[in-house]
Amino acid sequence: MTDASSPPRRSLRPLGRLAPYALAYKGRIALSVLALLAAAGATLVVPIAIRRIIDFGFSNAEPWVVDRYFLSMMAVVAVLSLASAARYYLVTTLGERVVADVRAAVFRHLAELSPSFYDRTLSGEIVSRLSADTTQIKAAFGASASVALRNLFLFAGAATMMVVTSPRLSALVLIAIPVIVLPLVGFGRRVRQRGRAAQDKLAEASAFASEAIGAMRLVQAFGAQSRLSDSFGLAAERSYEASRDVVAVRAVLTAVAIFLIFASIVGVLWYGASDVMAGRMTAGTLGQFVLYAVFAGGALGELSQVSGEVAQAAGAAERLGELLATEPEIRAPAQPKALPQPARGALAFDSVSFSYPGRPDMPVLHDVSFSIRPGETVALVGPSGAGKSTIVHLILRQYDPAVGTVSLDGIAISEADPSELRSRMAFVPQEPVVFAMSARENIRFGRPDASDAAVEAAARDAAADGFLSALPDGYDTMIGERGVNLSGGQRQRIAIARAILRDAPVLLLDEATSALDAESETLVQQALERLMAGRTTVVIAHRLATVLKADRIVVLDGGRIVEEGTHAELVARGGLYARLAKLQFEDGPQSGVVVA
Ligand SMILES: Nc1ncnc2c1ncn2[C@@H]1O[C@H](COP(=O)(O)OP(=O)(O)OP(=O)(O)O)[C@@H](O)[C@H]1O
Repeated sequence: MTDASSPPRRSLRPLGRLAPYALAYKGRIALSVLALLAAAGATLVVPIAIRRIIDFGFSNAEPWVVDRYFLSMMAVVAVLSLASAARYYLVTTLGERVVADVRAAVFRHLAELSPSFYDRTLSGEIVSRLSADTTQIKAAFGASASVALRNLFLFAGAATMMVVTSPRLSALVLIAIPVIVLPLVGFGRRVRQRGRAAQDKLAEASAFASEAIGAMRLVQAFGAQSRLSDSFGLAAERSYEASRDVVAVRAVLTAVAIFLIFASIVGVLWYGASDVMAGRMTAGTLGQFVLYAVFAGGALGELSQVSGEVAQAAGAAERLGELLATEPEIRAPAQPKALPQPARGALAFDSVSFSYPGRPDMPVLHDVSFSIRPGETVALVGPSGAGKSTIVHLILRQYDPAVGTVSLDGIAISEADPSELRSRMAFVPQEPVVFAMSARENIRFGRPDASDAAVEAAARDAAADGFLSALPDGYDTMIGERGVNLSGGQRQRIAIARAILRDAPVLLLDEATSALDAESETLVQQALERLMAGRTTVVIAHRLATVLKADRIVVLDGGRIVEEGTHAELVARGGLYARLAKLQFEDGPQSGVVVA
């Protein structure tokens, strides 16, 4: 996302970016235009009928003539009402349709963006873009477009009819038009700029709120509610001020437009009245002309108001356009190399150096080389910040290293299709993520096409079957934020079941640091052992049991590999690992728990 302080562009072009979404519904657009034409046509007939009633109706002795005029007016009004309803329905639903499509497209795009994008963007801000900005666009594509088109047609029709009715009076009006239009253009530009500023402030406030809501337990634990509420109040206030500025400019715009338009009409009426008195024009014709002038003026007035809304939507579309234009940094190559079949699970790092895109000046890995044989279990050990998690990120190709290659089964992962690569990996994070879905769906996340029986078998292997079956609706119980809260150990077993179900040849495991009670610990440990069996496993190890069972331990310090070997070899060497082991694992092999 670009810097919020970048100068807002002064155009409606960002809305053009969304045109393809609307053009997907050409049939509906055509119907809307038909309804619009019918409604505008019916409106434009009314003044003619009124002139006829004034000029002939009242002077005619036959009452049936008057009846006929009024009856035909009734018919016109009926057409007007039906066509207006059709226009409203068609255009508004078009707006809703377009926005639903835009939201889906933006989310689809967001899901493809690389982790580095999420490193530098607040999630709440993205959510605001997805909801508030798209709502603004809905207004522009729906209601505003409907009003704008109706008034555009009405204006064109009424202006034409003005000329037909009285070219002389129309010439007079023509002089007034630049006086009306020029100030409106200037105001429109200001509304557009402030509209974007208001959306930015709103996104800031939303970002703040979503972060705070996500961490409310912590906030309350620190007794920081009122401090946080004050900060949010301030963010909301800034958002209000920005919106108020927009509305103020639009209010002035409305006043200026209405005054200019109707003052011109009154002036023309004045002039026309003298024509009627001098007998140069009938009263009916003046009446008809004035009605057309009121229609044209009213239409212009509404157009100026709508132009404000459209300008605001352009600001919103601009931000969404930026999101859509953000390219994922990790992409599949044009011609991806196929990974060998069947998968073996051989991993290798070859002289890999890396720094995170957000902090390019701080190298995190230096010239790291190691290889892991198929089926081997390698434990990564090292002090905090040594680069253990970074190695896992690079294996998953969440980032690309600046120098060196990471390869799977002999193919550089940057040359493979990332989705094929990741289908060969299962990842169990340190803090297991549980989605607000049923327990069954949570496990099936690992392999969407798995049968219910396979999900339950995975849960049994992960020692999760017991507590899941005991939930009110068993596997169909909602868990996570919207349902039953699970304990840390239960969440871990869900994450393990997910990985078991995925059945991938490479397992990436970030061991939980939080100590579980002895029973949970044993269950989780046994589940992990079943999961690791027969797979290439890279584990960020925090437990003695894990390092003891690992085929090899790779010790990292400051982004370099400093030692490699088994627990016994490394303890005998008396280096960094021996020191770490003494500190971290000193509870002795029998405890099997603890650390970090
Ligand atoms: N997304 C990121 N953007 C920028 N820097 C990062 C990012 N993630 C990690 N780092 C930095 O990279 C270094 C290595 O971090 P890493 O998470 O790999 O360490 P670790 O060995 O896993 O540590 P721990 O055991 O504490 O989890 C740290 O200095 C950290 O500040």
